[in-house]
Amino acid sequence: MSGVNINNLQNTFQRAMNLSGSPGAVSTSPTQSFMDALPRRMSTSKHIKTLKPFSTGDMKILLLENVNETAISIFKEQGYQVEFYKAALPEEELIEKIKDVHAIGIRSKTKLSAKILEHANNLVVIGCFCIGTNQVDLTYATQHGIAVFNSPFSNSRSVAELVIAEIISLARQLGDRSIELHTGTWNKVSHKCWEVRGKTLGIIGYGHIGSQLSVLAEAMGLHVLYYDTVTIMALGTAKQVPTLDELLNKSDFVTCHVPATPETKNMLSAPQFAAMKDGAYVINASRGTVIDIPALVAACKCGKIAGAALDVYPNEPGKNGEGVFNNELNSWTSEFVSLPNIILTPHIGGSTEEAQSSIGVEVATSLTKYINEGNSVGSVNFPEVSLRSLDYDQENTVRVLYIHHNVPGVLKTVNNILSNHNIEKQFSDSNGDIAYLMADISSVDQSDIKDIYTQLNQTESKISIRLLY
Ligand SMILES: NC(=O)C1=CN([C@@H]2O[C@H](COP(=O)(O)OP(=O)(O)OC[C@H]3O[C@@H](n4cnc5c(N)ncnc54)[C@H](O)[C@@H]3O)[C@@H](O)[C@H]2O)C=CC1
Ligand SMILES: O=C(O)C(=O)COP(=O)(O)O
Repeated sequence: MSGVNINNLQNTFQRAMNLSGSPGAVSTSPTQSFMDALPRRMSTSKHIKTLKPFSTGDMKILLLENVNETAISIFKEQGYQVEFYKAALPEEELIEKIKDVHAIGIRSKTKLSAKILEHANNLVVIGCFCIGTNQVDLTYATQHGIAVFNSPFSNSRSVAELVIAEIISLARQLGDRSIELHTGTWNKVSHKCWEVRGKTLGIIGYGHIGSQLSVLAEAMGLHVLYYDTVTIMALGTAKQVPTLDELLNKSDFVTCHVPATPETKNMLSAPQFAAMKDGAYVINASRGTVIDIPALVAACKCGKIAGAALDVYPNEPGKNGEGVFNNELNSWTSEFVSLPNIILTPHIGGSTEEAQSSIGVEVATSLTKYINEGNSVGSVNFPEVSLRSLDYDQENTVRVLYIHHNVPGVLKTVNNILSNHNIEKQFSDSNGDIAYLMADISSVDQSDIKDIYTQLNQTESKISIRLLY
């Protein structure tokens, strides 16, 4: 065995930008046989030698929730088979559709629970064309060797700008004035309408969105306080406060920018509303679970809270249209909409042309690089592993992608299997219970490939294997 090079972390972050390299792919879930996993058609790509029988044309991608056209064109350029839907699919239909796809692209509505994912026989990768990944059972995906990617900040600016609009709209009761005039009532008032200059904005969660909002808010003359579970450098003259209560006591506007987690569920409920200043405003463009909406309704009804803007809800519909917002599931709706100064938007925080097109490019690029090269840099659940692009023009070279349980002795076992060939380069990294090994081997005959696969498939620690060539 020669040329073994287990790279360290630093020198693996080079990301080959050439997306046109189109390797064939063999993939299996742990229950599939090698032959089951073989795509059937001969390759037509100029990047694949005729002895290489697989084609990117065999890759099937299911795109839901109106994923941006930039993504569709990247996938089509690769020759993948793309099935596209504007809305989320009902559970039964999703279970049917997910059975034979290799990749799926979703946004915030599609729940990829274990119940759904257990039907995904060929799934290699999930693309969340959004920031949040709470809709995916990440534990199940990881344990089954399915990589998950998202777009960590392509829509942050759009959300921050929406919140700025809401701060002013609430302070000036814009929603109510507009509705009144739409229905023929002229109501010119200044009572309890305020400038935002000099007021205090309390940001819960000072991540990508919260910190971007902080900068915009300060530019309008707001003072910014923020609360976060980790210590984060303040931008501008914003100040981190040590407790949520302190933020609530001191803020005129309170806005939530935390992920949906067990800890953030009902983070703002009756005691937190009680702790706020009289006449404060509440904004939530994070996730519907973060605010206890019935408690918010009660706080608005008694005048403690002077107005609220919600973009997200515990039960959101999977498609657009009249009557799809299920009032039975959202029992608070009728009471809430009759209150003054309540702005309700249909989860549009990240819905701008700019955000959607850049998310489309970013996530589609990540998926393509993972499918074609095994590059997992940026994955939310996988160790980040990459090697420089495989030279598909070089005869008899195979890239081995081996996802396995993170237990001792795996490298030795795998390298024993690969040792009859020349290991050109190799990289391995782990993340909790799983690890990912990538190796380029040369001097591999077509007849060796099945043998390598069979041997790797018999290793105890294997979760899933792909051979690219
Ligand atoms: N309305 C919309 O269309 C959109 C909504 N979102 C939601 O906004 C959320 C935040 O997005 P980013 O700012 O990009 O996330 P991020 O991960 O950059 O920041 C989240 C911040 O919340 C903090 N945090 C987590 N748990 C906390 C807790 N219990 N208490 C206090 N702080 C806590 C984290 O330390 C982190 O600093 C996303 O998870 C997503 O659910 C994101 C994009 C669009
Ligand atoms: O990016 C996020 O997490 C969002 O909430 C945006 O979701 P969407 O893509 O609009 O379904």
